[in-house]
Amino acid sequence: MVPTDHTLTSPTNWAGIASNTEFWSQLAQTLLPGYVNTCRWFAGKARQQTGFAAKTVHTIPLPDGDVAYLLILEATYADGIPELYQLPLSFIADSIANSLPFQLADVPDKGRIGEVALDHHAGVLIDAIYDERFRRALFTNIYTDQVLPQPDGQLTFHKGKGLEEGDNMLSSRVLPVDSSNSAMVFGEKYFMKLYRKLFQETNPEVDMVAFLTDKSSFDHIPAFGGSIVWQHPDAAPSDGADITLGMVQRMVPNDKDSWMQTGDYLNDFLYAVPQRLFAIREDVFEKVELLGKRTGEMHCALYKPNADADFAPEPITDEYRAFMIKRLEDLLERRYALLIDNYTKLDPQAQRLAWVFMEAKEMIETFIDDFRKRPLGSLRIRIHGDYHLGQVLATRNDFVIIDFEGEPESSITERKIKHSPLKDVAGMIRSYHYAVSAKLFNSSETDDLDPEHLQRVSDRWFYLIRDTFMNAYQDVFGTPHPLFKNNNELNFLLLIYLLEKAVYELGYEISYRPSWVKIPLRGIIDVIREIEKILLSEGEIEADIPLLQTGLLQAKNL
Ligand SMILES: Nc1ncnc2c1ncn2[C@@H]1O[C@H](COP(=O)(O)OP(=O)(O)O)[C@@H](O)[C@H]1O
Ligand SMILES: O=P(O)(O)O[C@H]1O[C@H](CO)[C@@H](O[C@H]2O[C@H](CO)[C@@H](O)[C@H](O)[C@H]2O)[C@H](O)[C@H]1O
Repeated sequence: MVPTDHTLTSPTNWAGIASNTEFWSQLAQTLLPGYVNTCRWFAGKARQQTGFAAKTVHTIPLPDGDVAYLLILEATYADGIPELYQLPLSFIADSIANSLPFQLADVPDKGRIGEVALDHHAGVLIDAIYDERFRRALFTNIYTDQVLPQPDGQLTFHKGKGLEEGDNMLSSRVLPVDSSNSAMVFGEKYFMKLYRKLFQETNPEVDMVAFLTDKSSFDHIPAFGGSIVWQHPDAAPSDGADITLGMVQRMVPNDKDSWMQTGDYLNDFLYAVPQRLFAIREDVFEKVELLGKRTGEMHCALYKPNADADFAPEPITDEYRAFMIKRLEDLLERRYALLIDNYTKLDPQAQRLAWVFMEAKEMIETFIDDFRKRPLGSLRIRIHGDYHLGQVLATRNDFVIIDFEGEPESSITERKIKHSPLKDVAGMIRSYHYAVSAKLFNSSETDDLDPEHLQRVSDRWFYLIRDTFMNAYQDVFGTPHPLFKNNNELNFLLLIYLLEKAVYELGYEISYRPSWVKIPLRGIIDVIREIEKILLSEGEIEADIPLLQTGLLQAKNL
């Protein structure tokens, strides 16, 4: 089998190709590297790749007798551990293209992998999510609790409580969102997520959604409809042998997510700014309060003193402090290096903000060091982990929280670590800061306004909204509560997580949206100002530690 420029060929037909290792090896070396690097879900684009290999191939029979395959693809890198990705494949031979229940022409370019000729049949290899037969097969297998034995273990399809009787023949479509995973919709009633990057364990999202559905009455998440799991033959149960490949939830009818909804509210605010009006409608506060309340309720539902070890609350131990300090130090080191490498690409304003951040290095270190020794009696629980406005769907009068998978950069072990729920709170507070900053600083309506004035207006909106969210959140718990020992601890922990999040975001923006770098930089500086206040009030700053150059900030219109 010799691949030509455009076509990968094999004498084996599609139905028998699963065991043709040479075909998979050729595919992984020829068509896939180029294709995978165009996919939004592939997280290795910025790393130095050393190759791809077909790790295993699972067979999924299709309703018409044809088959699709779930290819488990390994990506290796010059540095760091390899990653596993899931790539579902369908072969559409030219001869069958007209008899399919979908139009090949409707498969978008991002779903077309390349031309293949198998057993003298020419055709195209596509990502099987665009093949209606494959979507139906997945859904039916879940609906009927199928187990499909495979040469490398078995695929177990599990039907969850959220699937209703009589819903086994629903039409389906691919949801046109470009994100880290793939989403499909069935009968506009169920949402199926196919995970792309795989972990050698149950995906934290399935853990979290199953816990909230089964062990709590919190119903502001979509009900759990089932999962697809690859069970390895050779791993001991303690190795976490189950690899989650997909999950079904109830589809939430929604107009938009809360990021878009907040953006709409901010439009009214933005249009008033040039007229020197400070205008926030009452219903904006009501929405923010409601989100604070739902967030508090989610954390109450996750706080179960009698839960088993995976979910039981834990104290802030020395081990946890060491983990967080290392994470913060690593993040800071990597971000300072990124800023230095990219400094000349930043615009002058971003460069000045970057300087302020760099000059505050010592103060930040003093603050982090405080985390090592400060007595802390608050508890930690499993949390959402990547909580921001884009993770909250806005229904007509309420909110539904989605995407419990954790931060894309973190390892699976890190994603399951228990934190103070204030880490989620910090995520949402940062998100409000993002929303107002993006709106005010990236809109033509404010082009002629004095940046200093704009910053003051933006800060005012942010502080009001932040406090509204926080008050509603804290009201859910009442005080004292084991999750928050007292207000001092709450403020301290919140600042730690705000710092962590803003520093994380700085890296995210440099890599993905360089023109937004100023937003997390402003966020970091905002946090540094708060840190400075705490350190000053506690006499922690000594004369030789430079204070934040707030004068510099004023003078340079940041
Ligand atoms: N249960 C659901 N009902 C309706 N839409 C959903 C549901 N879950 C997710 N979505 C939509 O799909 C998008 C991607 O989902 P998300 O869980 O954030 O995936 P990813 O893990 O790829 O980031 C969301 O932004 C939202 O628009
Ligand atoms: O893809 P995910 O949703 O898991 O999260 C990643 O992408 C987010 C951007 O889509 C990023 O969020 C940052 O930008 C948001 C606005 O687009 C803002 O609301 C968030 O506060 C901000 O963190 C997120 O950090 C990243 O992990």
